[in-house]
Amino acid sequence: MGLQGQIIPYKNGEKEEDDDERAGKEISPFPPPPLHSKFAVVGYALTSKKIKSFLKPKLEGLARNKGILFVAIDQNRPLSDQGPFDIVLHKLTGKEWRQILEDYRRTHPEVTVLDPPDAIQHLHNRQSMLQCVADMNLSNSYGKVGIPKQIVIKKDASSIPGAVAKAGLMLPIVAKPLVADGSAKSHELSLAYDQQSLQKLEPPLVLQEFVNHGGVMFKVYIVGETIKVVRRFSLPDVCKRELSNIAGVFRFPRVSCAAASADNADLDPGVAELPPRPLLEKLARELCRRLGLRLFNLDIIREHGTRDRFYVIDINYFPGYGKMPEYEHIFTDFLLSLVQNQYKKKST
Ligand SMILES: O=P(O)(O)O[C@H]1[C@H](O)[C@@H](OP(=O)(O)O)[C@H](OP(=O)(O)O)[C@@H](OP(=O)(O)O)[C@H]1O
Ligand SMILES: Nc1ncnc2c1ncn2[C@@H]1O[C@H](COP(=O)(O)OP(=O)(O)O)[C@@H](O)[C@H]1O
Ligand SMILES: [Mg+2]
Ligand SMILES: [Mg+2]
Repeated sequence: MGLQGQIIPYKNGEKEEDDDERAGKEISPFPPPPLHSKFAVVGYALTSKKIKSFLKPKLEGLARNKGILFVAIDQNRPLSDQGPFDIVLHKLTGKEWRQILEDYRRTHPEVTVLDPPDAIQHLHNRQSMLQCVADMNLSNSYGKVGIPKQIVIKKDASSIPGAVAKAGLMLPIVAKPLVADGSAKSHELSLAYDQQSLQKLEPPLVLQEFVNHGGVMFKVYIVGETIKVVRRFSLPDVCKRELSNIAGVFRFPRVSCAAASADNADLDPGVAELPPRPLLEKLARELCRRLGLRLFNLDIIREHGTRDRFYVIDINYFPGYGKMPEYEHIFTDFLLSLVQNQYKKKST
């Protein structure tokens, strides 16, 4: 079983006594375990971009203080020859890596894989990504959460105007690549102001009704059971006069990235007010369960003119946590909770 059997869970950096110590300070006849055996080991397989933005010295230092070590996985060696790990944290694409991880999960059921590849795959398609939210049909005293009306166009751009008319999609329409795999191409979005122009688009696509939301969106970061909300600038509203005067399809840039923070902007309170926390907590909890994921964020907009009508427009796996306030504490506490749950399972 390797280190897992010897892991002594740390609570906020303090070593908890194990049974032997509790039983009256018996001195073990064996030499003290090597340092690393007192640590939980997190093997990580991330791109260099993600390592740079996420695995910063402050995170590693805080993790070490809490008894957690990050160890890079060598993608050129068999995963089973490495470790042993308590947790495998990853964000790599490709069928080969998914297969390696699925095989590893079968032979190492005691290791927590963050997150299962097939669950992540669910978010790589902009139709299946939002289906869970649509199925949930979340509505309570705090508000209602849905998804904008949308259709999928797999091929044949010439069929788009007819399909849009048949589905009753209202203009303007946001056109998004069906595949959302983190590639630059998957972020190439367009806004269409008339139906005929839609024929210029390149399927496969999701065509989603544009919802006016006051030019501000909410990025809801989820790390296990913890959520953190930030405001980002977004596309501006489209008024009816504008819609009647403009025709065509226009590509737009990544308007809501980290540089577009709206947290300190002087905004209309009706637009800037964060969605009710109890609503977000219920949404996040339900999505964790339905998607089988613990590390993702939600892009949420409030329909302009309403107080509590919200739409989820995007879900990202393992997003830019490095830009989430207090992410080092939140993330290391989350990893610690996983290790302590593993320890409790082994002790029962
Ligand atoms: O798809 P959208 O909604 O744009 O969400 C993106 C993706 O999650 C990006 O990850 P990826 O490029 O892997 O898809 C992430 O970049 P990083 O993970 O590099 O930070 C962005 O972080 P922010 O730039 O903080 O928004 C986040 O906004
Ligand atoms: N249905 C929509 N209504 C209004 N604005 C939208 C809609 N869909 C996307 N947007 C705008 O486009 C931006 C990017 O869309 P998103 O679906 O999050 O794609 P990406 O995965 O590239 O971030 C959003 O942050 C928002 O500003
Ligand atoms: Mg987004
Ligand atoms: Mg996205």
